[in-house]
Amino acid sequence: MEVSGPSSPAPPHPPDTEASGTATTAGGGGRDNLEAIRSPVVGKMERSKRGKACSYSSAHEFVSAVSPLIDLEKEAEIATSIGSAASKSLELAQKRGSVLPNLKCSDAQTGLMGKTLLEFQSNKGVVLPPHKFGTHDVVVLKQNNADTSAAPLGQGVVYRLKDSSIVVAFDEIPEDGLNNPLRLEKVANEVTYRRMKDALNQLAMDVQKGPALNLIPVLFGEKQPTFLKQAPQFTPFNKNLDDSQKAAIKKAMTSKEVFLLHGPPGTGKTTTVVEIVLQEVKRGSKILACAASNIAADNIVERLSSYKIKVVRVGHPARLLPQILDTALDAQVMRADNSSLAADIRKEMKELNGKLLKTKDRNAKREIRKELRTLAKEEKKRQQLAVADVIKNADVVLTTLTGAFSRKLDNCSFDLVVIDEAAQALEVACWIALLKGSRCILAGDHLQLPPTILSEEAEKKGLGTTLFERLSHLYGDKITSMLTVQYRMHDLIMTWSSQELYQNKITAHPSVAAHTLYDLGGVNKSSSTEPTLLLIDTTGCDMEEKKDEEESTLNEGEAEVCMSHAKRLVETGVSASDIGIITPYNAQVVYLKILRGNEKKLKEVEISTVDGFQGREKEAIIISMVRSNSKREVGFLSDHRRMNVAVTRARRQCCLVCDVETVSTDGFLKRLVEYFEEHGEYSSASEYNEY
Ligand SMILES: Nc1ncnc2c1ncn2[C@@H]1O[C@H](COP(=O)(O)OP(=O)(O)OP(=O)(O)O)[C@@H](O)[C@H]1O
Repeated sequence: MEVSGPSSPAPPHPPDTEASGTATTAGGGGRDNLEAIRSPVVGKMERSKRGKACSYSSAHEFVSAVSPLIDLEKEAEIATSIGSAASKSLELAQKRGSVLPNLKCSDAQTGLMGKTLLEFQSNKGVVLPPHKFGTHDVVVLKQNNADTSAAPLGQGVVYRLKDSSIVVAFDEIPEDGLNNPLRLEKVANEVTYRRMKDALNQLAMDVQKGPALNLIPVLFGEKQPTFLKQAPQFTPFNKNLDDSQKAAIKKAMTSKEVFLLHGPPGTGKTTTVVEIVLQEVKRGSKILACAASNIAADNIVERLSSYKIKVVRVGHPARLLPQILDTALDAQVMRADNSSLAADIRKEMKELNGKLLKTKDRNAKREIRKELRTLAKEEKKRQQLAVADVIKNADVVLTTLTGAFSRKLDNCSFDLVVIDEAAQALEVACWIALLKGSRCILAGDHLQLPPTILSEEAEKKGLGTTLFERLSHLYGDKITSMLTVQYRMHDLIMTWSSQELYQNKITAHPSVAAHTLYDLGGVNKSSSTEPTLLLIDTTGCDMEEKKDEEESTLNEGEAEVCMSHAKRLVETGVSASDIGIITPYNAQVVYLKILRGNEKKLKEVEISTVDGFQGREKEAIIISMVRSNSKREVGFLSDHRRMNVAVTRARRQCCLVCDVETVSTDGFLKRLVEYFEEHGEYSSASEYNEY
């Protein structure tokens, strides 16, 4: 297979977390979204110990331990959706944000390979009421006055979200009722759970057969991983790769069953994954490449698109980025020969149906029906052949982990399964893909945030332990390579994370090691833009935390200080879209967004939970830590991974806003604050009271 293309890495992917533009919270719903966007109300357990705690000695032991935990998790998700007994009252569901009431259908279009895109706006005002809908959520459409048990007019997938409108992609256009007031309800995505259960059943049966026959015992420690005696030589497509990336690629290509690519923040994990895929295609491997989220799968598709390899993206078109739709399975199937034959057959069937309506003669009717049945069978066969041809001819099939369970991939096997974001995916979700291959490469960082688990009980019993973490404890360096050069952060921002979590092994690439905010075009050097690290202490400033209705914590005074610093940055020339304000608490996100609404200049400042910002970066990051109380409680701030993600989102400046006295009761946070004090600028929040 010949692979060719440019040698420099593609630019990173455009953000999608904030693209939803929801009026209130940062996260979307549904397991699919949860894999990428977490709610911070979970994760109380000391996660770094989980990998050790959860070891399984066989596939059977894993299946019997995890199967009931999937049920618990499903129940927990259903409990948060409209269909549950707990939220039968519409009023409560609205309060929780899982219903958007009183909408009008403002636009209807066809697109996305035959889907109908309906746009809804509020009948009551220009902005949608507060809600927790996210792009890719599964929703149902109902008459506004229908009761909760009423049958929906249709079911679809959220395609686009703005403050003022929501666009939903439906397979079939609802026949009538669109002129009346309507409401949308978010529903639990039960399909995902069914797919995970199916994967477990298959894993239990597959021990004796299937493409993963030799892989399974290695992943459960029953057989040792093996390697090629001689490392293959390769010429990189990407001429900029650093030594740690090249070493990782070599080790990956030497592995015969499993390899872990450990990519700390900004170290080019996806860049390395893309090079591994290209080298493996060149070697003749057929690859299934998956990620926990749609956006990460699309990111790989985009980066592969400039090389001459055959890529097909399997997934619902409403969940794919517009720029990669051309690689979508549905789009490629539509262009296939068998598809045009199927279309001819459908045309013929339409004509026959017309004849059937007009014919009175019973014998003639019988004949037409017989012919229609034959044609229907042929049409289905042609469609299936078209799908099978596209998949058979592809070098790389890309999908999300749960998407790997698509019927369209039934009976397909692959030489290699690559899973990006593996440390953010449930192990059981990984198995959906792994069962289709004989070898696997997992890329991730178990020192950043793991997948969200809604059920506390399932979390305690180990559902959140990722395969990446488990294998990392099982085999360690034997199967792992860590990337050690980072391309995002100023050296001072990186060093805290490297010391605390990566045994001081990370170095900053010279292109970023000393970069500052005032190096950016149009930015002036000032007391706001000069420091790389900035600690704003709210101690003694009368900025106590409080709880909102949903028991999430917020700190209004601290939020004002954050906005005030953002404003100073913008006034010194920093572009608002280069600034991110992140916080562990949902209620603080909501409050910060309200404040942003009052400041035109700050409209483009991105505000999100830390969890929702994983995988993203900004030139300047402001972290609002929120906790400030006389009991000195820090809650889940002390999760090392959450603070690791928070700090390492910043490229040129990281500003920590907190009550130093409260957070210093935790040893880890105390060291963080001391690091900022020692290497950065310290100011009191009282200096920011102009807001
Ligand atoms: N060898 C390299 N030389 C120059 N730039 C690089 C190199 N490797 C990666 N980069 C750049 O570093 C940035 C991060 O790369 P990439 O998106 O692959 O990292 P990642 O580890 O997947 O990121 P994240 O921390 O979000 O998981 C990108 O802008 C990429 O172009």
